[in-house]
Amino acid sequence: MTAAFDTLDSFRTILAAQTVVDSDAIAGANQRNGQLTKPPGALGRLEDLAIWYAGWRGNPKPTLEHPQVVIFAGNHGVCAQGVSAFPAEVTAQMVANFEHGGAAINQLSKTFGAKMTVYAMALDTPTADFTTAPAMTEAEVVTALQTGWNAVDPESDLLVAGEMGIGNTTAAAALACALLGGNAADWTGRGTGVDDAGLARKTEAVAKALMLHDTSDPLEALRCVGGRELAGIVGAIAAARTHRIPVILDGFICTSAAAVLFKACDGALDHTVAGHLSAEGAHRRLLKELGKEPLLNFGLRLGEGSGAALAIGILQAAVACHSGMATFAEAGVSDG
Ligand SMILES: O=C(O)c1ccc[n+]([C@@H]2O[C@H](COP(=O)([O-])O)[C@@H](O)[C@H]2O)c1
Ligand SMILES: Cc1cc2nc[nH]c2cc1C
Repeated sequence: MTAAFDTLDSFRTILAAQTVVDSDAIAGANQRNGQLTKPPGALGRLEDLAIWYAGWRGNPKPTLEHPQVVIFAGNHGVCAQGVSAFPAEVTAQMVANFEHGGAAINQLSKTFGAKMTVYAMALDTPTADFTTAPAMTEAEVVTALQTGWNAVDPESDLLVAGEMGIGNTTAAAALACALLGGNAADWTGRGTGVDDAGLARKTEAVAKALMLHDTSDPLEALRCVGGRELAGIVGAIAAARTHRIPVILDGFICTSAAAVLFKACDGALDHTVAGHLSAEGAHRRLLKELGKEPLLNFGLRLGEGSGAALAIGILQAAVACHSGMATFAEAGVSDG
């Protein structure tokens, strides 16, 4: 669906008019859950997940058959500061790998029956180095938000928004720090595996960015210290909300992007769950700030939507049990 905004202000207007959860579907799903052939609460968090999913789909007995994975890729001017263990050309090389089916996310998408699409976002034009200038102009960040918005298939019934971008853990750390406070060291980690000197350069770059830019407005923070792929994720999560498509969040970079919406509008992440806890140090703190309990903790720190894609299976299982199980009456089982 074509994005109905062309400025940050018109995007703010859309966010303010966000779709709300269907309370009738929640009530119906709760009632059904209480009748299924199991002791009350015996499916634990799977029950909460299924009821949450039913509420956002607007259906007390939903199906989950069309998951979608979208990967946004961007390059970062801040790489000039020596903040990554890998060279910037890896971003484009990995996009080619995604397109040829060779990355982890291709295998995970296939495993869970998800349609996967990749968006290379102006890879030959990295964002500006945000230690000296805003990462993006308003036109650039709006274009990236629109790409994210338009990437969401209204016919899908679950969204995973992943990213690829050498240097983007520095952008994500700066964004998290701008949105949620604390100091640069609280949010800066080793990303793809920088050594101690690299970590010091990263922390310095984040601290410098926060001194330079006015990041008091969340979307301005995204423009000044974010990146195109982070903005793509913001646009996609917002679009999913309008189509009643639940979202599984991925790791540190995805969650940092999601935090823009969290700060921009009350309840803007209510249609999302945290797929996993990344091994990137500050992810735990970030999820805590957003009030999200991760579904999995597998030590992943890959990005590209991988942790969220792995959690598709959990949600599929939750919905299958909720909508497929017999009730006590249907199965002729005596209830307690
Ligand atoms: O998802 C995560 O939590 C995560 C943690 C560390 C690294 N990554 C991935 O690694 C890349 C960024 O790392 P870096 O060191 O270049 O900033 C980027 O492509 C991310 O997808 C992803
Ligand atoms: C090889 C490689 C693959 C990735 N996938 C997501 N981020 C990545 C970073 C690197 C370096």
